[in-house]
Amino acid sequence: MTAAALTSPAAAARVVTTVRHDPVGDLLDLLPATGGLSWVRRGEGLVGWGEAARLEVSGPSALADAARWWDEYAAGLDVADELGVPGSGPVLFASIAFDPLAGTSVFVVPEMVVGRRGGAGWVTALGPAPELPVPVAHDDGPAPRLRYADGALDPASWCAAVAAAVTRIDAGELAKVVLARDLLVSSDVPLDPRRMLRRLAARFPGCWTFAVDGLLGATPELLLRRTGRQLSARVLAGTAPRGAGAEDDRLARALLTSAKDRAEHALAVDSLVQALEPYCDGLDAPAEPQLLTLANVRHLATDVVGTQAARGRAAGAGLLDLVGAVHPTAAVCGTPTPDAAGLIGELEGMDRGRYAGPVGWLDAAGDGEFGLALRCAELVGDDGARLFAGCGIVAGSDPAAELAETQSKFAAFQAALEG
Ligand SMILES: C=C(O[C@H]1C=CC=C(C(=O)O)[C@@H]1O)C(=O)O
Repeated sequence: MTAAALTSPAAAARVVTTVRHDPVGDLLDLLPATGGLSWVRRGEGLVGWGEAARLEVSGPSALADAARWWDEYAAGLDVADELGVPGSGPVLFASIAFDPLAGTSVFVVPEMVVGRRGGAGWVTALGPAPELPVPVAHDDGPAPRLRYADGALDPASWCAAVAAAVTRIDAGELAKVVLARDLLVSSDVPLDPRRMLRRLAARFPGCWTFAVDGLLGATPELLLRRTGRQLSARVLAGTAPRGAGAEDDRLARALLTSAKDRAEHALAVDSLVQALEPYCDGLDAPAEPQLLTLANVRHLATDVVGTQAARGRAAGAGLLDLVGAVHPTAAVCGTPTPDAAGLIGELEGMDRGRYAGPVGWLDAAGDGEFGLALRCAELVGDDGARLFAGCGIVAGSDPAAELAETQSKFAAFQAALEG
């Protein structure tokens, strides 16, 4: 059953105006203390705040319902947009549950959006004459004192779950499953989302720093971008820790030549390609993965590009349809998908919520970007958070090494929390 709760603005507020603003300054510095929305990479992207409209939805038709709701909402707007680029005009921010059937996905139309693309800045707001907001002065103050606690499974139980998954893989039940764990944190002072976002963006400039309805993170993985008929994705799977000096180079070479990591990676690429191909006139996935180097870990990465079909039913698919078709890839679920999803439910012992779900934005023209909500935390009240990290498990996976990988991945958000 689909449960939808939505709010819409009064009809009188339905004028939306985008005006050019150069320079717009640092996007993250514009965010208010709470309720900020973000999709920023290398200083470009979108930030927003205020809620002109909101949809919360779950069930088998959650994404179709959200697409229809956005189309109808956007069609009712009177838009003046002097830029006409992806992300200008009205925008919808979205954070979709890992399992959209069972979990709640959240869609927010902000009252105010500031964007930058190719160096050009703009402001979009409800009403006729948006003004560039004044950057919020920030004084980070002392680092919060944090206490960590195990989430659903303690480390030993999680390692036992990984070992059980390897046994099932060895028995031929499935080829890959992604198992995640959560870590709970509480702070002696209220956590400041803006501080965390600024720190994530500074440490992970090549990642997409996102915030939607209390889910914050910096993800290196682009599930799907749509610009006109051009589609692109960055698939990640296969991870190695960073080391110092020559050891770092050795770890990088070992990752690139690891049969286990390459097999894990290939399953993730195949899952995206197989799901996207029916919607494309052409799709290109290089045979060889690249290395993506982040401050805390290194990944095998493949950039996939395609052109959406110009004719037939596939031509009419919107970005949310495409996101629904490709999610969950084997980067966050496994292969075959139904078996992996079943095993996740059996072994993980937790509700993923919106972790590992699609997160991003779309505009009224149907362009947009969705990442996978990784390296992230869900804020709990004003002084708590739930951090998430997961690993692809394949034949030959070692539970202790996978546990260490989750620790390296947690470190991304921990560095943003700590002083
Ligand atoms: C599921 C996560 O990472 C995925 C993305 C990149 C590399 C992965 C890996 O090597 O296991 C995972 O598939 C996570 O960070 O929580």
